Amino acid sequence: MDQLCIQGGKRLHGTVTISGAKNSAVALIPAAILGEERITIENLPTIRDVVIYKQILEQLNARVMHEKDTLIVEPFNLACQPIRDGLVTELRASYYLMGAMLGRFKESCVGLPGGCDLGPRPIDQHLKGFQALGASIEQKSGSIYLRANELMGAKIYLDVVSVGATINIMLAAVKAKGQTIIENAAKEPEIVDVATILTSMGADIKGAGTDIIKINGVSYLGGCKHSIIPDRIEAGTYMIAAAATRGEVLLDNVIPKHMEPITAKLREIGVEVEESDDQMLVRGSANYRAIDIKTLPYPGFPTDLQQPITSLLTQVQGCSLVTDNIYNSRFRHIDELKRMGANVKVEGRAALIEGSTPLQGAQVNATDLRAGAALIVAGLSAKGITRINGVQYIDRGYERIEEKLQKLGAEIWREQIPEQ
Ligand SMILES: CC(=O)N[C@H]1[C@@H](OP(=O)(O)OP(=O)(O)OC[C@H]2O[C@@H](n3ccc(=O)[nH]c3=O)[C@H](O)[C@@H]2O)O[C@H](CO)[C@@H](O)[C@@H]1O
Ligand SMILES: C=C(OP(=O)(O)O)C(=O)O
Repeated sequence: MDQLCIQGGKRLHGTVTISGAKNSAVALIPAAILGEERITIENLPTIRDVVIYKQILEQLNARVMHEKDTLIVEPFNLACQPIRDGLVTELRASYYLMGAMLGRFKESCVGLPGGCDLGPRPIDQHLKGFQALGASIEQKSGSIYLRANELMGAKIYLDVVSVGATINIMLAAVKAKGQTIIENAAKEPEIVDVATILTSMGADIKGAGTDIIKINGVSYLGGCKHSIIPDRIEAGTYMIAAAATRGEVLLDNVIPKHMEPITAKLREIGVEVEESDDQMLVRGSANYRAIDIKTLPYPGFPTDLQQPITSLLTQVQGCSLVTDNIYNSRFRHIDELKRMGANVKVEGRAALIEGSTPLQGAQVNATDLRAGAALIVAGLSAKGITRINGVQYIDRGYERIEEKLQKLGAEIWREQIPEQ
C-alpha cells in the first residue's frame, strides 16, 4: 500500500496540462461496444477507472489496444456474457455496461456498481428507463438481469437529474426502434461528449446538453475517432490548489466555459482568473473573503469539487457555508481536515467552515476520491508533513497527480506504508 506525503507551504507556480475527463472516459469506453467497427478514443486519462474498464472489455472478448493517451476498441467478437462481480464492483461507471450491453444484445447481466461511498447511490432511474424501453428487470444475488424481445423508443421523465441515468438510457436507446425522449435530463458536458461519440458512430441524438434529449433509433452503429473533453473536475482541483497556496498556475487544455461555475466562486473568494481559448491563468492573493456554496447539477457548482474547495475555505477569513444538495453525506473528509486544525461543523447536508485556521501536517485518511483531493489541497497549505492513506481512491481519477504537482513546485512524493 502506498501513501502520498506532502511537505506543505510551497507556492504552486507553472503550467499544468489537464487530462481527458474521467466521467467521459468511463462512459465512452462502454459506448464503443455498441459499434460494429473500430473506435479510436483519444485524450484518454491514464487512471485506475480506465484501466479497469479496459480489462472488463477484454473479459468480454473485445480487442483493446492502449498506447499513451489513445485507446482503440474493436468490439467485433464481443461476447454476450454476465459480468457479475470482481471488476464491476471497483468503479461506479460499470453501470454503463447495463445500457450498452442491453443496446447491443437486448440483454445483460451486470453486478451492482461500486465507486466512491458517498451515502446511498440508487440506480432506480436507470432501471425505470430500461423498463420504459421494454426491458424486464430481475435483481438476483447482487446482479441486475435485463432482457428485452425488442427495445422500443419511449418518453422517460427522470424524477431526479441524474448523469448516470441520462447516459445509460442514451446507450440503451440509440439502437431501439422509434423515438426516445428523455425529459429532465442531466446537462453535464460529459453527456454532450457521449452524445458526440455516438453521433459520430451513426446515432441520431438531438438536445444533449439541454434537459430534453431526443433519440431516433438506428439499426447500425459504425466506428469513429473521438477526442475526450478535458476533465473539468481535475482542472478545478488544480485551480483550488493554486488558490490555496497563493500561487500562480496556468492550466492548459481546458474549456473555460465548462469551468464557469468554479471560476465564479473562486472570483467571489478573491482569486484572479483569466481565460483564453483553451487555457486559464489562476492567481492567488493574500486577501480572500468567505463565501457560501451550494452544489447543484450542471451548470451549478459540482459536488465533485465540494470537498476540495472546503479545504480552501479553511484558509479564508470569516465563516463559509457549504451545502451539498446532491449527496447528503459527502463530508467524510471533514474529520480528517479537523485533525489538521480546521474548524468545521457539519449539520445534515451543510458544513460551516470557520476560517482562517492554520493547518498542521498530519497522518490522514482519504475515504474517497475527492476526499483525497481535499486532503492534498490541505496538505499543500499546511505547515509540516501530511501523509495521506487511501491513495488507491485518488488514483481512480487523477492522472500522475504527484508528478503534475511536483512540476508546479510542490514537495510531494509517494512512499510505501511500512508493514505493521
Ligand atoms: C461516473 C460518473 O459520472 N460519476 C459522476 C456522476 O455520478 P452518478 O451518475 O452516480 O450521479 P447521479 O447524477 O446519477 O446522481 C445525482 C443524484 O441523484 C440520485 N439518483 C441517481 C440515480 C438514480 O437512479 N436515482 C437517484 O436517486 C443520486 O443518489 C444523487 O443524489 O454524477 C455525480 C453527480 O454529478 C458525480 O458526483 C459523479 O462523479
Ligand atoms: C464520485 C465520483 O466518482 P464515481 O461516481 O465514479 O464514484 C467522483 O468522480 O468524484
